[in-house]
Amino acid sequence: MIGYFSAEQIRSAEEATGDLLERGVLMGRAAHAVAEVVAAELRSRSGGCYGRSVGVLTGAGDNGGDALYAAALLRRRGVRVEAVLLGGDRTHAAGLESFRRSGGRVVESFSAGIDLVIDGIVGLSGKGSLRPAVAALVESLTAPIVSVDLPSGVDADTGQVNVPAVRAAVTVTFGALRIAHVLAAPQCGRMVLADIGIDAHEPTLRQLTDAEVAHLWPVPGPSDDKYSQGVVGIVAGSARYPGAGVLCSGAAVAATSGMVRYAGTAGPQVLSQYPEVIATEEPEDAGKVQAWVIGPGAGTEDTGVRRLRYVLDTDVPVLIDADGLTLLARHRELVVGRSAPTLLTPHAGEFARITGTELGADRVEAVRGLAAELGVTVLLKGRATLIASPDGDVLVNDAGSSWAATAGAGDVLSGVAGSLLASGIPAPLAAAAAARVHALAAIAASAGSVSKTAGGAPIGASALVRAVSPTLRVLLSGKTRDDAAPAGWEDGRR
Ligand SMILES: NC(=O)C1=CN([C@@H]2O[C@H](COP(=O)(O)OP(=O)(O)OC[C@H]3O[C@@H](n4cnc5c(N)ncnc54)[C@H](OP(=O)(O)O)[C@@H]3O)[C@@H](O)[C@H]2O)[C@@H](O)CC1
Ligand SMILES: [K+]
Repeated sequence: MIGYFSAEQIRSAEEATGDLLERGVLMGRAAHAVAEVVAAELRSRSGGCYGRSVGVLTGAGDNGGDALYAAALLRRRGVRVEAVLLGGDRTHAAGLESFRRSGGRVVESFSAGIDLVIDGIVGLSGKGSLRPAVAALVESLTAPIVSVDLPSGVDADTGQVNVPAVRAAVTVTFGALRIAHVLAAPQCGRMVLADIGIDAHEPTLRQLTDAEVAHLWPVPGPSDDKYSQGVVGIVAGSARYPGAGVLCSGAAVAATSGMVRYAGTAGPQVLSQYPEVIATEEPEDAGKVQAWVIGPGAGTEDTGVRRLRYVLDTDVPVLIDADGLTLLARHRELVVGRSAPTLLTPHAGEFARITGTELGADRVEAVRGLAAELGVTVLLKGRATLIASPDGDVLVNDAGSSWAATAGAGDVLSGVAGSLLASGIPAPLAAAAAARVHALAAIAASAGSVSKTAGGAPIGASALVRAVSPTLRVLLSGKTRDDAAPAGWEDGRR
């Protein structure tokens, strides 16, 4: 598990070190880490440190102190350093003294030809948009930026990017990752986590590692057959939108070795692509399933409500997506008090439809609130996908690319997650594992190869379905008996 912590949790962890904090040891360690990263960046970008020039932007807090101490350390390597003190006479006094003593210059604006900028404007205590003069300066920067702790202008706890915010090439943080590092990952650039001797526990957000996803992914054992691995029923697609049924069913076929049943009017189209699917028109006639997926392209007419009511009346896990969520927004009572898990997979618009209010800056609180209110698991789609359990636990997955922002990609996610639900994996873990594989498949499909990590060209959702199996092949090749299982999942298994 990778953990992400709130600003308050980080401060408590820092306070727990007592003496170290008082003596400025933590700040010294933080400054060393920043200086190391800046030196490495200068070497890789400009061929060395000596004679290169670095600009430092400081605010009125300790974030600026870190930056000034780091700049003083860089002077010892022959780096020319100059600082613009945006915090005026509230600039970190000891940091500034160290900076001046080292030979650093305080300037009104940076000289031409700066190789790199250190962003020490605000860190953990930054709130709201950058003040206008600071914002104008940030907008004018062209050199690569190394941010101290957080890119200034990004909220530590919500990841909200208050435009204009710093867009960092690298962000160096200390002790533990902050929530913003995953919710605003593109703004942070490459992340460096430096150990400064603090210990944070019980993160606010957790992300499954690839090894953990591999560990929980179902693979057939010697005594398994098509039924024992879970049968998923897909109620998706319609005469008007047959493609949603095809994509969702195809993804479910690719994700596990269990069986896929299809119920709806797009049966012929589904079967023409995936003859292994068993198709009927109505879920009542589909036969036994261990989980239902309902909604993608399924329509919002009365038949849709009847089908939704039917699947929610069963005692198996149900994933509701797309049109199913539109219907649910009108009939929220249908999910309350179910004996089996329910998983909702809205995007921001569908989320607003269900709650009746626009999604605000605090996505974590919003998704947690809806999960608790309805007693369901909620997966909120986005570049960083959030998954909240009814008990308040929140998992996250940073997609690492935006190639999956394409029509039909949501149908693919539903199919993958549904097949994991059918295999007996608890809803939050099924959702998180599906989101991870979906994201990796998007990168692989875009790059044209699972062995490449950087994306290449735009993709359609059909390419995403085709990439599921090759992605799993790579992911599962690293699967060993020793991979750590995510806490609690073994117990929850059917
Ligand atoms: N504690 C430790 O041991 C360690 C802490 N460490 C470091 O300390 C950092 C936290 O330091 P911090 O708490 O002093 O606050 P920080 O983030 O520098 O900014 C506060 C100032 O910014 C201002 N300001 C706020 N919003 C603004 C805006 N939008 N636009 C412009 N200005 C804005 C606000 O001004 P005010 O509102 O008061 O006018 C306030 O004065 C942390 O991120 C890490 O780098 C490391 O050394 C490791 C050890
Ligand atoms: K910063």
